[in-house]
Amino acid sequence: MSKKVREACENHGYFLLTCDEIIPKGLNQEFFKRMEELFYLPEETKKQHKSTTVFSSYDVNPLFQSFGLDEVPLSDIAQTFTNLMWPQGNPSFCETLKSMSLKMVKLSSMVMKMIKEGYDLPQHYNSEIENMKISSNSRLIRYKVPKDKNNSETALVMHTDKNALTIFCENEVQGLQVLSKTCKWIDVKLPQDGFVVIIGEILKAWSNARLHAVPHRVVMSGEKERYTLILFTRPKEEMKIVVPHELVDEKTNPLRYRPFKYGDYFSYFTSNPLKPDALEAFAVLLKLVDQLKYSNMNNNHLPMEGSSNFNNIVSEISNLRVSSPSDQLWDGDHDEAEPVDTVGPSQDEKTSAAVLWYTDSLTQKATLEGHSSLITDVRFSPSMVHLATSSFDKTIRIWDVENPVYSYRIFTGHSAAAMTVDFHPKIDDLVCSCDGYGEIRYWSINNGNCARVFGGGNTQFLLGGINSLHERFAVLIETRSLYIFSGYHRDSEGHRRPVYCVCWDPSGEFLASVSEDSVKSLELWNMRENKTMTVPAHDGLIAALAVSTVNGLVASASHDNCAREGDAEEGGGGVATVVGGAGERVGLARRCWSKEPPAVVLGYARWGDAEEGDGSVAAVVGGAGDAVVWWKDAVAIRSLEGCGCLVVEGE
Ligand SMILES: O=C(O)CCC(=O)C(=O)O
Ligand SMILES: [Fe+2]
Repeated sequence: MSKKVREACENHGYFLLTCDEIIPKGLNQEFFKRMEELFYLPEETKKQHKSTTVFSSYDVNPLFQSFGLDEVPLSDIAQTFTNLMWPQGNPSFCETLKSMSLKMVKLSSMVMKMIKEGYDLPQHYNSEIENMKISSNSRLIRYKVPKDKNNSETALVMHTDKNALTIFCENEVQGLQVLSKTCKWIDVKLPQDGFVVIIGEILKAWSNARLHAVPHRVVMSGEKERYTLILFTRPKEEMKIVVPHELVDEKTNPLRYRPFKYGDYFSYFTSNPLKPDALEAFAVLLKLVDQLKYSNMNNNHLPMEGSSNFNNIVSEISNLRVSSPSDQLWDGDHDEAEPVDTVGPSQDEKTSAAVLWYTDSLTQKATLEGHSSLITDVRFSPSMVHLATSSFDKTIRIWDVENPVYSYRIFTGHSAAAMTVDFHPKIDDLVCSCDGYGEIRYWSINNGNCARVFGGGNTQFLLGGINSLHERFAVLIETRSLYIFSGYHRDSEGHRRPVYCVCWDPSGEFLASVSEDSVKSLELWNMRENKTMTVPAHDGLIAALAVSTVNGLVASASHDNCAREGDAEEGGGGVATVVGGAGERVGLARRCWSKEPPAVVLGYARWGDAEEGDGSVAAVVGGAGDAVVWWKDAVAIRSLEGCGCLVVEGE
């Protein structure tokens, strides 16, 4: 049986379960009757259930409402909650909620043990397995009937669960869909009195990605409301998730997740909406941190003080103030530019800054301060008059290159971290940006507003091999005007990997991309013929790409410490230039091209075009915010310390 559970969790990431011994027949449906009573209470009563902790309040969405409750099985929360909802009392609600939760905890214990047994792991892992599910969050959800009864409606968008193991049941109305490894949506039909068990990202990480955290969503159709009771089991925040060495194999399954604290991952995904692949992005950060530690041992100039605390290290890497969602500066409801930001950050407030440099003297011209979190991208406008920055703080800021003391436009409206920004290649007024949910916004600088919104739930099928189903990260392309999107590669087994970097050739006909598993090769898409080819280029993981507007060459930077240039027109065949030494680190992409030479591309590992157009200058921002500038055949001429993001301007 344990082997079967393991197989199901590895191959599908979920399975169905009935267990009359633990949950007697009829108890689920009994509970859903009580749950209906709860949701039919007046809104003002339900709204009283609020909390400062995430996932622990009454939430109202257009297509569903939900209650989040922490630690129901272990505490008197069920009683306190019942008293709040029904001051006159409702013992049967309270009892069924508590007993259902306890039984679901029991079921998840059983499943976790079976998973451990399925891997034949020694006894001493028992307590670790137990600790991974020691805490819980219960969610009670009511999904509305779709407006148009003849059409189905996605009520809960695709996601993976961020906890260890999820277990839930539904009333008789079906709605759950899981994404198979072959990229098909499958309707999950729960048996009566049955449960569905879903692998969360913590178990995926613990198992070194042997267990599959299956993407899933809820699609509503028909004329009946759907109710679900969900138990998310998870570790305590301080628990360290360490892959058992038995599950690591240097050849077939090398270590993918370095040890991390669950609490660090929890704050990462709640403050950084790189969903649905937060875990993979987090794993990259963990690697980066390790590399920094390693470099620090060998190299004194990195600004590290031997800290082993993850948050400290991340702060140092990205030069950012770690802030909770509530103390950030934007108002996510606005679609408009805010008034000019005349008040700079206070002295003790360490913000993320972009630095404007003179390339000849490598002295700083100005520091662009204002974002309250990590800057993800920076660009010059085509006429070089403006700069745009995007940030994890969800805003886009526009700066005047001549007078960049403060940003004169702050665009708010993204509901997730703004990942990248770009100007229209011909129109200075038009800026577009893309956020962690794949939503693209166009902004007019003159009008100070958001001109158009795309994506964030839309699906567009483009470029053959790229998926049509991945709703939030579908590739969205506006030919000729927009070079921004986030996407996924699909490997031969149909997995998807987040794309680190894409770049276009200046004609807009070729697009090169590298993803998390672009080891040695990059993908080149021929837009006109809708064809893709894999171009071998490196000996290691490719970290970044950039295109030169001057000569049309695409440059790639890799962990093999080389940057190379290939000719897009010829299918990337010939490597024109090889620059050594760059590209040791990978991180969040940051890039900036100035229109005229000297053009510079930035990132943790990026290579750029050329002073005087001869293809010989690259600048690389180190993981700790240092920039190393490579000049003429990779001679490092200067290290620029302490910049969170860097912009080089031609003089
Ligand atoms: O209600 C459901 O069927 C699924 C809910 C879910 O996936 C979640 O809340 O994470
Ligand atoms: Fe879920």
